[in-house]
Amino acid sequence: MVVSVTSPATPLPDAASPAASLRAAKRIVVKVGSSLVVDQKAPATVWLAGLAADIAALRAQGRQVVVVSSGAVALGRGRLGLERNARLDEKQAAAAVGQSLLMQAWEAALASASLTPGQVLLTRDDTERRRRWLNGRATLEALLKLGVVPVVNENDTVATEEIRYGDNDRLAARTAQLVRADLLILLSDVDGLYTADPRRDPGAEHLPLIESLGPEVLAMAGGANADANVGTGGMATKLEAARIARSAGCATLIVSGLEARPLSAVAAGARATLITAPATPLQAYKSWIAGSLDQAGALTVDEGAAEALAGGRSLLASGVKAVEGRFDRGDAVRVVGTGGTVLGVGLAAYAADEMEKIRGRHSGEIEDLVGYKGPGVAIHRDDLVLRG
Ligand SMILES: Nc1ncnc2c1ncn2[C@@H]1O[C@H](COP(=O)(O)OP(=O)(O)O)[C@@H](O)[C@H]1O
Ligand SMILES: N[C@@H](CCC(=O)OP(=O)(O)O)C(=O)O
Repeated sequence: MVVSVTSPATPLPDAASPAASLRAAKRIVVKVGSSLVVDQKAPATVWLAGLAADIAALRAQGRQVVVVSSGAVALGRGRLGLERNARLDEKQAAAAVGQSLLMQAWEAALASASLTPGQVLLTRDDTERRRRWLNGRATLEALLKLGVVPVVNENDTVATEEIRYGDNDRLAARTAQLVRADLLILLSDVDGLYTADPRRDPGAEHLPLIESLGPEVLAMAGGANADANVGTGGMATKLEAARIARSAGCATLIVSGLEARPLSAVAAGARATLITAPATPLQAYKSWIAGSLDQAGALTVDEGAAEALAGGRSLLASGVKAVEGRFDRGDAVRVVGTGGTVLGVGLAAYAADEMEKIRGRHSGEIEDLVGYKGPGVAIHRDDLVLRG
């Protein structure tokens, strides 16, 4: 059964099945919940090693993988002997203890597949404030370039958003948005979305393909989740995660994590639910930049730079003639031609005071002028949207 409720998207024909979407993906975020990572208060080492082998297989095919892993609270609670219904601050303390146990488990699992993990702790602010967002993105890009498998969790010491609800699904979606992943895989204890909660309704039908997330689809999970235990995410948070990912041009796969090699199983045709995205991550990102209403300043560029931009290049500091306004790294700024015409909007790679220092100068001089080795361009071409 295919659900396509409002304005059907047109997925690439090759991306219309779970296995094909996995084959087509270049950058994948895999979210693993506590119930899979932790078994009887200890890390599920054998299962983690199986998943690590799957990740290694994807990477051998040239795909990049970011893991979002829960389990810190559950592991820490086990070590500290805390009850399941511990106070919020006690859960945060448990996360502080459990996070290092969690990373030890990932270190061992990934090492068995000759891979190296890198711990990344994020909060919602980190993915919403542009400057922190740019910093987070740069770190994750650097980790991926270095061949590391980033293992992301919420920074539970300073944020409680996910542990309050006991779910990392939205964090996984925001991570997918941050790294511009084209596929978000949510490993669950169920092999996808059904027309109703299959635990309660034996007649519930499995949905392999969702092409739009209208209220009819959300209601399938919402209703079932309403009478589920308070504090569990259920399918509602998975669909909320899929909505966030979708708006960032990232498709979502809801997959059973109960298999020993869950990603190999999907590649081999195991049942799962694919929620398609109507655009690519770069298209979605660019329309988000184009929609930035709060442009904090402007860069006036010379004619050579205007031509280079029209040819799809990044804006070099040497082509910037004037800097206007007060903006930070990552803020949206207007790009203006010598005649005063607005050529487009982009995210500044340097703050206004740095931009003032580097304007008109060669790229090789930038590091000395600002005092650190930064992006080296005024606006990167991926962060730039031209008008017209
Ligand atoms: N429409 C639905 N289709 C599938 N599962 C559903 C649906 N509605 C509620 N659920 C419940 O959601 C559960 C999965 O959510 P959750 O327990 O949060 O998973 P995880 O621990 O994998 O994050 C399923 O086991 C199922 O009982
Ligand atoms: N940051 C928390 C995640 C909260 C949580 O339990 O998430 P999940 O297992 O995805 O429902 C942890 O590591 O325990």
